[in-house]
Amino acid sequence: MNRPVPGLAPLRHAIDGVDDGLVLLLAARTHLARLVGRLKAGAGMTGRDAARERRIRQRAERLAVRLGVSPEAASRLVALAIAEACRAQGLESDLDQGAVMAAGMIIPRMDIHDSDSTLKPSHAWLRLLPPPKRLAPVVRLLPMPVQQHLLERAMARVLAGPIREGALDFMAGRRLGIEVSDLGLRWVVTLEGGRLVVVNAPAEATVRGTATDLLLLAGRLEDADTLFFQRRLVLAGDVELGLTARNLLDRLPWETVPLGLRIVLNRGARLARAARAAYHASS
Ligand SMILES: C=C(O[C@@H]1C=C(C(=O)O)C=C[C@H]1O)C(=O)O
Repeated sequence: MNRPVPGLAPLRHAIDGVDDGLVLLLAARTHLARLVGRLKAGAGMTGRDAARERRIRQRAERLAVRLGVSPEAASRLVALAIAEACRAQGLESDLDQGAVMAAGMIIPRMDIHDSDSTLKPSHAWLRLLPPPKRLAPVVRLLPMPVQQHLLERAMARVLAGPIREGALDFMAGRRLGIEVSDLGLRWVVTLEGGRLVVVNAPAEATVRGTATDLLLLAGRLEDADTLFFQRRLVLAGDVELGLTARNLLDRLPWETVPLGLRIVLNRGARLARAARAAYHASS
């Protein structure tokens, strides 16, 4: 038998009270959402409002940072509340992967990619493509200066518009790490003289993801919000810098990327996604 720990019972009682409060607040929020649902239906508005939902999650994240709790936890918490609000309004709520994961029903990675129709029998040959982690030793053979040059050129192309508009000014003198987990590659970038350059210094914050997920992001087949939410992209280090970078990724003006490059990225990302699905299906 455990001996009673002095002070434990009243603290646990207080936690029970907070939990009751959470459920009460959920009920109040759901009630308000139902009222909003009626107003929207009366005005002929249908469906979910992704932009509003994103703003709600970002607000919760900012508040969490100020309060010293995990912004991810806060984001998941409001995503759950939103999913419940949508269910109460008779809107689709099962698309909300983040909320479903937060509820503990982790969706196997395959389901996410299976819904993609790119994996047809005619694509069975894709199985023969090696997964990125098998390519890692080959990619690492590229000397660092060559890797740096390629990355700097790619960033200059993709981000030319946002850099011109000053959207990356927050990166001046800040060091952001980019880590391709399955390739074992890692770079630290900063903004210097209006250009993103790779530097040899420790990162203040790092964005980490697999080669395929980063390509899906760059090719616009997945949005940053979804990838972060499903923890396929992960932030580490300085939270404010990381969140600013994440919000930028979310709002990248894709239309400023040259059309040819957009097509290449899009095709490459589709191929990588189909190859991953084929690889998973065969293993
Ligand atoms: C309640 C609304 O409907 C949905 C639910 C939301 C919520 O729970 O906060 C936000 C946006 C909509 O997808 C709304 O439009 O405000």
